[in-house]
Amino acid sequence: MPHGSNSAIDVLGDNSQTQLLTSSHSSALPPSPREMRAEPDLPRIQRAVREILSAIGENPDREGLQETPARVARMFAELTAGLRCDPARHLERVFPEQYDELVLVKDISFNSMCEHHLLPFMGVAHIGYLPRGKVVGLSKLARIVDEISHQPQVQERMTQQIADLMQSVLDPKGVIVVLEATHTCMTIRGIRKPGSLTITSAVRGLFKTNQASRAEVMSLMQQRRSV
Ligand SMILES: Nc1nc2c(ncn2[C@@H]2O[C@H](COP(=O)(O)OP(=O)(O)OP(=O)(O)O)[C@@H](O)[C@H]2O)c(=O)[nH]1
Ligand SMILES: [Zn+2]
Repeated sequence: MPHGSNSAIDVLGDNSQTQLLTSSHSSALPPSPREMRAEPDLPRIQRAVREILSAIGENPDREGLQETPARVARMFAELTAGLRCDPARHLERVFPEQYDELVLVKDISFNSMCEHHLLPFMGVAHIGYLPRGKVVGLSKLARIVDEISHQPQVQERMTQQIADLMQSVLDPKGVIVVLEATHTCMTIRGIRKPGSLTITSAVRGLFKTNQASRAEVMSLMQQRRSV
């Protein structure tokens, strides 16, 4: 997977609330969005959850907890469903259009799971692209965000995966993806900083070289909605 030199920026210009991320992760390659996975092993998850309940000193057989392992197994299957999909399929149906100006879909809500703690992080995605002779249905941008978010993730990788998928399948002149998210592993545990906001961006194609176009899109992304 191409890991371009994306920059992460404080789009809102509010450093007091923004954790600035400055480089992409350097760990082993992440799962490709196109890679398909086997169905989750629900009984195995149930056994593991039962084990955790016992390990924290709970009684997994008490009435309130009896169905918990099965519920948690179903929950993990749902929250990791993106591992078993190919989001590229959503970008295959295109409409030929001689529109080569900006398309920007803002405030696409998402929830994901931080791969370090398996806790949720949630926020909004903004996706802007410059079409090259064809456009894609607007809802498809939200569909790819949903699938890419529904797997153990880090925000930086998620941002890049959305941008790389758009660039490789749709072949637009340029793509910008910005994610704004709250990480519950930073708000409800550990350092406990409610209100902190993490912003990441990935820029591809023309937006990489054309600073004026990039600045224009970033400014549109920051504008509060009027409808
Ligand atoms: N870069 C990045 N870090 C993340 C993301 N989600 C969670 N983290 C961080 O992952 C780090 C894991 O750090 P570790 O020191 O291994 O784990 P830890 O002891 O639980 O860390 P603390 O959260 O500081 O208590 C933490 O700093 C989290 O804030 C993400 O999407 N991107
Ligand atoms: Zn975490």
